[in-house]
Amino acid sequence: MNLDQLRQGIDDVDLQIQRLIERRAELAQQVGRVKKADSNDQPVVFYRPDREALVLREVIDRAQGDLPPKRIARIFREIMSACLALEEPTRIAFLGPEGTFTEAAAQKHFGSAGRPAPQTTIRDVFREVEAGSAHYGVVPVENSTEGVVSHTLDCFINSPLKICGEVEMPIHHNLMAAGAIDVRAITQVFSHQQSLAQCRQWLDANIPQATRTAVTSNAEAARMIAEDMPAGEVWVAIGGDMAAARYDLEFVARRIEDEPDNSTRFLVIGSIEPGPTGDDKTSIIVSLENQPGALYGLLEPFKDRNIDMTRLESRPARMATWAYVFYLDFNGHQQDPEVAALLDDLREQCLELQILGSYPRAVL
Ligand SMILES: O=C(O)C(=O)C[C@]1(C(=O)O)C=C[C@@H](O)C=C1
Repeated sequence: MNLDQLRQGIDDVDLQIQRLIERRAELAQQVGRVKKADSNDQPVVFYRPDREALVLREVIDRAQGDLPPKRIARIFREIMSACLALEEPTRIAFLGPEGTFTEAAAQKHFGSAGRPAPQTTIRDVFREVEAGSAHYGVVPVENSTEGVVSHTLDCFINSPLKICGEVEMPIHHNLMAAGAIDVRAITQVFSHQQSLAQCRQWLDANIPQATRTAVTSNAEAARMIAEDMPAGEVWVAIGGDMAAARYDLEFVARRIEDEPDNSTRFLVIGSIEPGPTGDDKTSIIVSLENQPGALYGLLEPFKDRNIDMTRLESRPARMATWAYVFYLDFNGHQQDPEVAALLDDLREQCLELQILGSYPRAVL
């Protein structure tokens, strides 16, 4: 076939794809109407992370041809995002400002049809969702190099919100400047404290002369470079691609993180509790008495029931009675019989047990 014929073939396929997407959108709108009709005057839950995870896993499972399965799944991610927006425009609070990795995580999880609502602090993200001003929130929880974001875990204690999803993001840092610069002339480097830590060795080796200053976010660092740099100074920022694009900065060096597999895990928070999908995680916070064998008693039921713990984090106790507070992630959904039995075992071992949520394992 020649070029014109091949392009005619593409036009024909595009027409079919478009009509099918439009048909899918109509069906989603009908789903939205059924949800409203079935709601018995309760708030209608349009967003269904469990169903979305199943749809995306199905796409990945049946992928064939040369397109990587996750790439097709991302296209479907966008289609579902547009469909959900027809049912209800969804407002998503995230740790801002615009251009942070958290915004990129929110977009990866909800697609681009979600309405972003940047917040100044992690606590503000919780508040915004608790108050109902945003439907869902996205907050960082752990980084593979720097460990846990303890502030996020602390926000869950005393919050009625649940975890309803997780997002895994590979994190690549760039050194960014407001134009072409001489690396030897750099005087200051700005970024979020975690990003400075994740690039420590690179900074030591390449710009040891530059003063490192931690600011509230990578995006704020990028903004300072673009807008606040005084004459005679050469400032640079560390941040992701979104921050560079947002403030129109140039890359001085790319991928400067010390660990090439640097990644961050984010949590999606909201008031809903997704049903089981067959591949879920559960997160809990427990407090233990300060007595010998308490931690062993917490771990034993996991071994007995053969349930994989994926994270165990200890937090300083806030109240005298809470001698130890632990944050745990493990495989399975609280409605799975084995997990329900595990939770019963744990309740006997702990002073308090708070279920933060069961949610589908990240797909993309
Ligand atoms: O199945 C539903 O409940 C829908 O609303 C449809 C749909 C989709 O487009 O597939 C859209 C939004 C939901 O978050 C999940 C799935």
